[in-house]
Amino acid sequence: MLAPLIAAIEAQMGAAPPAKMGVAVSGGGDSVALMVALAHYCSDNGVELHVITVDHGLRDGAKEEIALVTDLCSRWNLAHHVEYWTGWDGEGNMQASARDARYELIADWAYAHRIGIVALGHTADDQAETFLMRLARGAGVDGLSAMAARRIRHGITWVRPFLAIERSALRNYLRAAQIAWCEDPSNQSRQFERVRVRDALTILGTLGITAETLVEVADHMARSREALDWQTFLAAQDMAQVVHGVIAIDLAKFRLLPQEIARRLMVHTLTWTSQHIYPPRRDPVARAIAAVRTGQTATLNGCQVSVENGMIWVFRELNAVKDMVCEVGDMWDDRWLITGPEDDPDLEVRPLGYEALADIDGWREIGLPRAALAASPAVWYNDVLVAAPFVGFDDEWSAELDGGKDAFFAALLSH
Ligand SMILES: Nc1ncnc2c1ncn2[C@@H]1O[C@H](COP(=O)(O)OP(=O)(O)OP(=O)(O)O)[C@@H](O)[C@H]1O
Repeated sequence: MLAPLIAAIEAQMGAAPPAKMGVAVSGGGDSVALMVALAHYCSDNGVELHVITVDHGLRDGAKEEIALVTDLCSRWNLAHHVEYWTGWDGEGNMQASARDARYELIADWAYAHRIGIVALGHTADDQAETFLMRLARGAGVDGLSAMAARRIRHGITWVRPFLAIERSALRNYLRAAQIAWCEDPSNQSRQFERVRVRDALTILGTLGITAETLVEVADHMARSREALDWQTFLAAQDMAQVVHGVIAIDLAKFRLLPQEIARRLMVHTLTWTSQHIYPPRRDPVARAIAAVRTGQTATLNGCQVSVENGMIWVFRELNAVKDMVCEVGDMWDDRWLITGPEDDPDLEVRPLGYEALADIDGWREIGLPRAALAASPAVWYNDVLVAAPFVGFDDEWSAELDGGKDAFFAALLSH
C-alpha cells in the first residue's frame, strides 16, 4: 500500500531528485503519510529530508501534535524543525492569517537551510472540498481551477504529490502500518465550512458527484485558465505598452476584446500597478471597464484608469501614494528605485504632486496624463524639489522599475 504513495512522489519529483528537500507536517494523517512515504523515497534516492512543523499557538492540542511528529521523526531518523507563529492580532480571518503566516515561516526556514523544494500533503479530497466551497461563492474559472501540483512561491518550489490520492487511502495505509497521527478536533465540528462540505460530498456522491469527478472538473478548469491566460498575454502584447511604469492600452483594440479577456487584462494591469496581493473584486472592475469604454475615468485598487488620446491609461492614484516616503536607494511604492548623484539621508522620495508639476516646463510633451505624472516619484529636500525623473527634471537622476517593464507581460503567464 506504500507503493502507490511512493509512485506518486516519484512522478512528482521526476528523474533528478534534489540533494535536499523539506516536508511540511502538521501531525494530521495526510502529512504524516506524506512524511513516511517521503522518508522511504528519500533514503532510496540519497535525498536529505528535513521536516518542518509550524506551531500557530492557537490550539491546546498543538503541543501533542508536535510531540507526535518529533517522535515519528526520531523513528525515521529525520531532522525535525519547529517554527512558532506569534503574529495573530485578533483581526480578520484567523485561518487565512495562520495559513499565510505558515507559508512564509516555512519559506524563510527553507531558505535559511538552503532547501529549495518543500512538499505539502494536500489530497484529492482537499481539492474537491475547495472546489465546492468556491462554487458556493460563485467563483469563475480561476477559483474553480485545480491546485497546482508544483508551484513557486516565496522563492520556494512547493510540491503536492498526493493531489490525486484520496485521504482514505492515506489513512488506510497508516492504520495498516500502525503509524499514529493526530485528528484535528476542528475536523469534527460542523461549525467549520470544510466539515459541512465534507458531509455534503457524501450526499452528492449518490448523484455521481464524487471527489474524483470534482477533481476532474477542476483539472479541466485549470487547462481553461491556462488558455485564457495565454490569450490575455497575447492581447497585452498586441495593445499594451509600459511607459514610465504607466500602462497604456489601445482603446479601439480593447473594445474589441471578448469580455473575459478584457476583464483579465484590466485585473492584471491594476494588480501589477498597485502591487496588491489580492486582485480587485469583479464588480468594481466591471464598472471601471464600462467607464473607460465610454471615455470616463475610474479609481480602484489604489489606481486611476482614464482615457486620453485613444488610449486607456492605468497608473497609481495620487491619493494612494501621497503619504509614501522613503530614502533615496530604497524601493518607493514597492516598485521604484530612484538613484542619482547624491544619497544624502535628508533627501526623500515622495510623489511629485500637481503643484510642483505645474512649475515644470514641457511636461505635456511627455505624453502621459497629468494625474499619472503627479503620482510619479520625485526627490525632495524638505519642500524643495530636487529631481523628478519622469518629467526630465534634473537628468542626473533616474527611476528604475523593479523587474523592468517586461515583468508586466511575464507576470501574465506566471500561474
Ligand atoms: N501546522 C502546520 N505545520 C506544517 N505544515 C502544515 C501545517 N498545517 C498544514 N500544513 C501543511 O499544509 C498541508 C495542507 O494543510 P491544510 O489543508 O490544513 O491547509 P490549509 O490551511 O487548508 O491551506 P491550503 O489553502 O494550503 O489548503 C498539510 O498537508 C501540510 O503539509
